[in-house]
Amino acid sequence: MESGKVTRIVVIGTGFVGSSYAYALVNQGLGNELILVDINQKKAEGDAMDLNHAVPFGAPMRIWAGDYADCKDADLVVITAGANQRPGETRLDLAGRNAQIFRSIVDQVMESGFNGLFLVATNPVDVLSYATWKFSGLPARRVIGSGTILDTARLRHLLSGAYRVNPQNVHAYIIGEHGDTELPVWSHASIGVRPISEYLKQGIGPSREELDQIFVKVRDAAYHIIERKGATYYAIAMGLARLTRAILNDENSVLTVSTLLSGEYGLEDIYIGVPAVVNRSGVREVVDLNLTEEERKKLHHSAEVLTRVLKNIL
Ligand SMILES: NC(=O)C1=CN([C@@H]2O[C@H](COP(=O)(O)OP(=O)(O)OC[C@H]3O[C@@H](n4cnc5c(N)ncnc54)[C@H](O)[C@@H]3O)[C@@H](O)[C@H]2O)C=CC1
Ligand SMILES: CC(=O)C(=O)O
Repeated sequence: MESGKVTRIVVIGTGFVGSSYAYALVNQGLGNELILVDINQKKAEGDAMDLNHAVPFGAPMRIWAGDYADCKDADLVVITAGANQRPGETRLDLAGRNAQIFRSIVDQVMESGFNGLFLVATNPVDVLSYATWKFSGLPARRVIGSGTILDTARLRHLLSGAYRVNPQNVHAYIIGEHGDTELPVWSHASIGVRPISEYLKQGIGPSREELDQIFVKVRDAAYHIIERKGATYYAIAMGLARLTRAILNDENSVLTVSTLLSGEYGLEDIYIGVPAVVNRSGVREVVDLNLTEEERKKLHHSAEVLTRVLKNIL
């Protein structure tokens, strides 16, 4: 058998999100070694067995339930471990509990000799991406949070319905905290090649008020899903797989990830969701948009809220 380059992905936390992401990887043939780690070893073993039985239907992949030593040769360690929100809880309510879990996880990953990229999805994702960067000592470009990729997908889905256009042709972004203070960047939103501001001027498609209602649905989507089925996982799993593809294929794709700002948007020393170019080295650069005054104020408010939480937990 010919031996090619092995790409190893370790998923830490095989709950709803981690196992859905692992399934997305198998389905999309991303990576050729997939290792599942969970404090609940039996769950990781069960998932590995189940996923291995899916491999004959897809691309070859080696999958096993492993431990932190397996991170040594990993290209990507994806953290989806920790508490999720109970109905009525905000993502920020999880900060203290999940930061403690992250201290032990990131320490153990680094002790293995890991030298790849971290991808973080656990909430509050901006806070925990920052914590992972601090705990690991890795360059910030190699610690990426899923940021507002999911919120951006939710916005594209709803705008796709409102304008009756394929979501692939909806270019609109949510930035800021992945949470209650996030904001839509209407000033840079377009449907196909036409800015939304032109549609508004011409009275085509949703009114300003209807766009505001669409944003509220995006912002509150997780609450509505959690109230109905206890957790959200399929969409974030696809989002994480999308990010994985951008990294492994060295795509230089623009995605709204949580990354360290060092002066962009007038902000520093904060992980927050912004459009950034993602490739094999991680975050190549932040796209520093020229926001309106109102958008900038909202982004700064979001950053202030995150900074307050960070000060409490680190
Ligand atoms: N960034 C995003 O857009 C999204 C983030 N999330 C977040 O993802 C996280 C996971 O959510 P779910 O999968 O629904 O939760 P879950 O409870 O189903 O899974 C969490 C898993 O983490 C494991 N775990 C806990 N402590 C651990 C440790 N110290 N080491 C290893 N494994 C450990 C648990 O055994 C469990 O299997 C939550 O924080 C949730 O809020 C969920 C959806 C979207
Ligand atoms: C749970 C969560 O963060 C989400 O679905 O957006």
